[in-house]
Amino acid sequence: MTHFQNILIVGFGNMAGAMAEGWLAAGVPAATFTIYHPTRTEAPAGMAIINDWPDGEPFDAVIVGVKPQKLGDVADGLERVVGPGTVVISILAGVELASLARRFPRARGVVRLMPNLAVALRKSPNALIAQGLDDAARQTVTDMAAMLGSAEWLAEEAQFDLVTALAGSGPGFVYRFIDALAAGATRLGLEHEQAQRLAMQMVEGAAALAARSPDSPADLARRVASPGGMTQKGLDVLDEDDALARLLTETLRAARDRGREMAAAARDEG
Ligand SMILES: NC(=O)C1=CN([C@@H]2O[C@H](COP(=O)(O)OP(=O)(O)OC[C@H]3O[C@@H](n4cnc5c(N)ncnc54)[C@H](O)[C@@H]3O)[C@@H](O)[C@H]2O)C=CC1
Ligand SMILES: O=C(O)[C@@H]1CCC=N1
Repeated sequence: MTHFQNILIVGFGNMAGAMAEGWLAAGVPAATFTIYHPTRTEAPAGMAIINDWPDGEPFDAVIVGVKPQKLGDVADGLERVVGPGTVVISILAGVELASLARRFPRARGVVRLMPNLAVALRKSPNALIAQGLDDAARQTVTDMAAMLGSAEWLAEEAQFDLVTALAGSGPGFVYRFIDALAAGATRLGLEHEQAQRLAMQMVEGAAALAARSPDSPADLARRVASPGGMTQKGLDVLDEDDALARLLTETLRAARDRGREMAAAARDEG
């Protein structure tokens, strides 16, 4: 698998830090990465850190990992180091390719990559969409995304906010589900920490099993539910009036629509 040789990370926070962790685990050398931060002076072992924008265009890729609302703070400085040999990879929710291309007009191409925090374990689905990317750069981007889990190119950018809600925000929703299971069990009489432990291990095992199984989640659920047994009674509650499916549709809709609002704000900004 190929990777870019000289990567600048602007916004080395939770998400970009987790990506770097995944790439290091995949064998990308730490010396590949330079972090830009206006004041920070410490970087993980082997990585460089800079507090000023360098002269020239020394990077073949830039990961933009600041909060979407902070893009304006770094865009002008960053634009000076993004030349025709630099691929811009943004992980920002709700900032469209057109906004990125306008900010970085000389780039080799602009990419939106939507990961989740499981990149650290190299188990994140990574949605991708790009503009102006040549085949070689596209292959390198695909390889680098695949190192963090999977590379999932989207047919249309219009799908990006929904995919972000599902695959990027998704872990947050799953964590709520785990908490709700534990809280329910606590209300019904289990000791809280034990309930959390059981809920956590159950979800970990169930997800691993589903990921490995050729059967659909619906089939797996049927296999858990013995006829006339306990599981079916519980599933009946989730399924009544499509309660869980409707709740999750609304959850995804709310997250997706926030992405659309953020995209509109980023469009207006610059
Ligand atoms: N947290 C998550 O699960 C996911 C986050 N994202 C995206 O990742 C981006 C970052 O999110 P988090 O990592 O959660 O936030 P964070 O707050 O942990 O990271 C942002 C980083 O940017 C740094 N920063 C702030 N101003 C800067 C400047 N002027 N120059 C350089 N660095 C600067 C901060 O010190 C911080 O380390 C967001 O745009 C978000 O949409 C995408 C997918 C999932
Ligand atoms: O909450 C957010 O906006 C970002 C996008 C996906 C996960 N975190």
